[in-house]
Amino acid sequence: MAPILYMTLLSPPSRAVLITAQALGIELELKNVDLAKGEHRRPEYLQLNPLHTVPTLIDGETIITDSHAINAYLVRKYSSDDKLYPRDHSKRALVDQRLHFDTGILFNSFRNAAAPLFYRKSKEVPQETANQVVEAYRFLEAFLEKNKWMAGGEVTIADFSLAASVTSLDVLVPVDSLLFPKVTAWMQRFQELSYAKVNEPGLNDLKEVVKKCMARGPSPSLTAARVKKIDLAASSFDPGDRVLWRWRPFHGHSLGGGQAVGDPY
Ligand SMILES: N[C@@H](CCC(=O)N[C@@H](CS)C(=O)NCC(=O)O)C(=O)O
Repeated sequence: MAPILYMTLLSPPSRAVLITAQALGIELELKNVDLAKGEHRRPEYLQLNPLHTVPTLIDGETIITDSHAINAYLVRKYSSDDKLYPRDHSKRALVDQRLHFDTGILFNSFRNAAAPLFYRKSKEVPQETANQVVEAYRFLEAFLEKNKWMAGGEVTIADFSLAASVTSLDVLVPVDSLLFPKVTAWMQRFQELSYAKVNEPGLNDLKEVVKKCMARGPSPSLTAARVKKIDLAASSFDPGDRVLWRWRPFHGHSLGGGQAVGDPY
């Protein structure tokens, strides 16, 4: 039976897993999780993943709730060689370092940059957040100083996670090719990999969503009426008001309906 992947196409970590599966030629059963409907907070999903994040992989008895861990597992279990996640201790340490960088800094900066547009009616990424993103690009440029790929001379799962994050971040804070020529060339190299095409539908959806957010009329993040609704003492902030857009349904399985909840990030 094919491993099951709970995911949504707009999500960079979900797309990183799709890239890995595609690179390995593994078939996955995809189940769409509609974050805007709160499907990730439904009891049946929380049983699988108490962190209420996508992606989640189920492979028989094994449940994995982080894209980086999923990718490492898929290579170890399903690949005939270790190229994408080397067994060599030093090489693996470098790949792991990049994966942790994605979790702690790069993908995190995507969350920070996307949240004001998606959930706070902002038309743009706040300058301070954009600066943090540019700082993250600077680190990536340094990673590529001596290497063609993010963790050495060969493509690894580190490239998949970082590329899923950077191509998404690029929609919000474009990568300046003059400031970051190595990152630009690496993105180009990544996009030329045949299996990387699986990143594109979700990325195109993201571009559409961001375009709509940036095009909307000025709207203060907290109107007077809105402020009145926040009862700080009771912490009764209604997150439903923050849902500004809907994740587009994926042509796959879905967990079904659910109540809208707020910022999925
Ligand atoms: N470190 C996690 C991050 C996953 C993550 O934060 N996914 C977002 C979507 S891109 C999510 O599920 N957000 C919903 C939530 O946090 O409630 C991974 O790599 O899988």
